Amino acid sequence: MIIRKLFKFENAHIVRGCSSVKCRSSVHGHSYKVEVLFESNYLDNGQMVYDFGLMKQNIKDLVESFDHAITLWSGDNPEYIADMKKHSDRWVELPVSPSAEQFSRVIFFLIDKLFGLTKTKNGEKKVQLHSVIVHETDTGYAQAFREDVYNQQMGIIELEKIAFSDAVVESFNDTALFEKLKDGEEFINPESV
Ligand SMILES: Nc1nc2c(c(=O)[nH]1)N=C([C@H](O)[C@H](O)COP(=O)(O)OP(=O)(O)OP(=O)(O)O)CN2
Repeated sequence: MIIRKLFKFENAHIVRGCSSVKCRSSVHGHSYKVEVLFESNYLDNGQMVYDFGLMKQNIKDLVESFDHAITLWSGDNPEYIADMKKHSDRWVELPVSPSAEQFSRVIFFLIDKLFGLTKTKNGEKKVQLHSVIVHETDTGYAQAFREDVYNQQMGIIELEKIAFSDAVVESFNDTALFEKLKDGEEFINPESV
């Protein structure tokens, strides 16, 4: 069975090298919708694959790190990157360009790392992240599956190569969230949410 939780964020970007002129040459924004899909053949003590309420903590914070932020590609022009960081408190820097495709890969990667370190407490069994869908507009979306995320041909994603601005980190409920993720610390689910 597959379950799905929807998140939303507003984000600005520029996508170098794409065919769409407006997209590659002007900073612009989208109201993103992100679908996070989990799967399991088992149900927990509440007869759920995974309680939606549990997704409204660290998973939500990671997805919403992009909210009201500009997303920068570390391969972009260094002057552009420096200027954007100077004029925007909230930014995220990625090792890949912020296309819908790469957003879906990066968000899958972050949630997958977190989930791999999470100890569940309510009888959840064999729950796996199935895919992440990123809707950039009402008409266009990208869906990343596990094989896309760990596919080096699409660009290597590593936690050490992702950077969140101080303002983003300060907006996490647990301001140490990303550091803990990088250190491989265990996350224990609360008994109640
Ligand atoms: N495969 C992808 N194609 C495009 C992406 C992308 O991330 N992946 N991104 C863009 C631009 O960011 C652009 O702003 C969105 O393009 P488009 O879908 O053409 O947007 P419109 O609102 O103009 O689309 P309508 O179909 O007219 O609603 C471009 N391509």
